[in-house]
Amino acid sequence: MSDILLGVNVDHIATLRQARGTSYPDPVLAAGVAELSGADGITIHLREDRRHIIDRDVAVMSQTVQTRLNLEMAVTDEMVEIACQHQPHFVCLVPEKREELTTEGGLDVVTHVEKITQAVTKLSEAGIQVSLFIDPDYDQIDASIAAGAPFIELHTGHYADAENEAEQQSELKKIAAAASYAADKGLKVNAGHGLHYHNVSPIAALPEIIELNIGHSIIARAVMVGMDKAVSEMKTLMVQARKGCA
Ligand SMILES: CC(=O)[C@@H](O)[C@H](O)COP(=O)(O)O
Ligand SMILES: NCC(=O)COP(=O)(O)O
Repeated sequence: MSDILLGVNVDHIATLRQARGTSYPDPVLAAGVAELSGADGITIHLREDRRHIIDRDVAVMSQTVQTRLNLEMAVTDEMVEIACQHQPHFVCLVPEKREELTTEGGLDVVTHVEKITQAVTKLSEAGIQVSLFIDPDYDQIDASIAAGAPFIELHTGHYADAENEAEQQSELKKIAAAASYAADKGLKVNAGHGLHYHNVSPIAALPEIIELNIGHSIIARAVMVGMDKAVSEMKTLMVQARKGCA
């Protein structure tokens, strides 16, 4: 069975920095510590409103990240140009609304397949591997294939936000079925959003999942125990789950 990879999202290091407009804490430094602590990749979300990650962070991390840099961004000409300029290893196209507190759902690839295909084509031609952040939905998976994306990232937010065990199990079954359906069709499958130390194991145990992108819960734990411990504990949980030890 293949290893499960951890992409650490350092957006909320930048949230703390932007709260006061200081130069610290620096997400660049946090990314380095995360990589030294077992992260297999670094994820940053350059939002249109720059509420946390800013253009400087993308420029610097495109030079300093030693594993793989995954740039999350909306499907806009501005963001496509920024990605082509800085050449991250991956781009993950995500839906974005200025008024949202955090990402609320997956990209509607079915409705916007032409626009998304254009972005996937331009990014791929620039040598960037593209992932589409989608809900665990067969139509969205088929549309992602039509758009030419080699990767998808299944949105685990509804699983994470489930109000009871029955709802969480239902959402887990949707994710498991979607991961299997997508992998059978040749897509590479990642997952993320809202995962934490008490809900990550069932997702990490899904054999088709290549990488989990996790941010908020790791940064929140890092505030208490340090970035190195927060990252290594999450990675250990994921590896144990994948091996069936959880
Ligand atoms: C797409 C996704 O689920 C996250 O990676 C995204 O970064 C969430 O947005 P915030 O980091 O602004 O909460
Ligand atoms: N794409 C998911 C991600 O990068 C991190 O999401 P979260 O763990 O901060 O909810």
